[in-house]
Amino acid sequence: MIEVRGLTKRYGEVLAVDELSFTVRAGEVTGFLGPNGAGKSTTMRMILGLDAPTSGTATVGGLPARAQPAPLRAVGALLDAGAVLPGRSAHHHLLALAAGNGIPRGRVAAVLEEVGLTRVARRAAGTYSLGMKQRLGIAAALLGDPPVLVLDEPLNGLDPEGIVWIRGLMRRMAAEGRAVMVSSHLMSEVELTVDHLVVIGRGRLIADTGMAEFVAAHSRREVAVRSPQAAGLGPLLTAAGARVRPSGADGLTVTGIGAAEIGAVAAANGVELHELTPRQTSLEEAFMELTQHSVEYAAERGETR
Ligand SMILES: Nc1ncnc2c1ncn2[C@@H]1O[C@H](COP(=O)(O)OP(=O)(O)OP(=O)(O)O)[C@@H](O)[C@H]1O
Repeated sequence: MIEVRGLTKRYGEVLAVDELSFTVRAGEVTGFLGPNGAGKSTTMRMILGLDAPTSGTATVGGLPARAQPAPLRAVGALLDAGAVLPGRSAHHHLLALAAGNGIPRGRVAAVLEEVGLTRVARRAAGTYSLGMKQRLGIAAALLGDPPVLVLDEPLNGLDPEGIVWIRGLMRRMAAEGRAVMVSSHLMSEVELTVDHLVVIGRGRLIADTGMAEFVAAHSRREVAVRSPQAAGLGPLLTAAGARVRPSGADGLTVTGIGAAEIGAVAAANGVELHELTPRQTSLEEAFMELTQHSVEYAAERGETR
């Protein structure tokens, strides 16, 4: 379990992380979301003990990362998948990590197998594709068989197969009872994978919620309607209990009643329809609405520099 309490980081004028408090629970994948520059990496680095907080605390299993007697056994991390000596093979990279952390050599073969790199384990890591480097980074994170995993943007730059693989791995790790924290700046990357969401903007907590609750609160059903008589149809739908927004010259966006009901109202009034499309608003839109203010702030801040 990761516990973050009142965590704050200031870099000179920039308040990168501002009084953040949240918990990453065992047995769950927690998505850590925020627009670029929101403070995700800084928060993760403090959780991992790579940066010191200005104030507040971050603990893993009850202890700050720097106080862990065996850090790699307490928490596995993927920060920058490119950070491997290019001349060193995956096998030797992992062996060196294991030796430096008192981890049995046998774990090396086990994690290479887990991430599917066994066949190329003797090749220099500099020749690996981004997806293979990402797998090697994950292998290093898993080496100490830690109960907590912290993954910073693990899907960045991966092809669809790599994305599916990492999503499956995160689910598997949570099912084994581990606490998994994964950052992203895209809701669509994590919405199918995470159990819990922590959203930040400008270093501050914006939302801390179960994924199911977030979906229930933010996914709206709406129907796109097009008709040459849109102007006349609007009030008829409103009278039937719908909320109606105009959309272009001959379009309406309708919520509150379904496509069948809209069709019935149109037919009963002799209104010709050219389109009647039910659709679900995306969670990406909800996420963007939620973080809009912090993005605008970031843009303004950039302009005045
Ligand atoms: N070492 C540093 N020195 C000064 N400012 C920093 C440093 N590290 C981060 N910052 C600033 O802190 C803020 C948060 O950055 P951070 O990298 O944590 O955000 P992020 O959410 O991870 O963004 P991204 O999605 O772009 O990686 C930004 O304004 C950034 O410029």
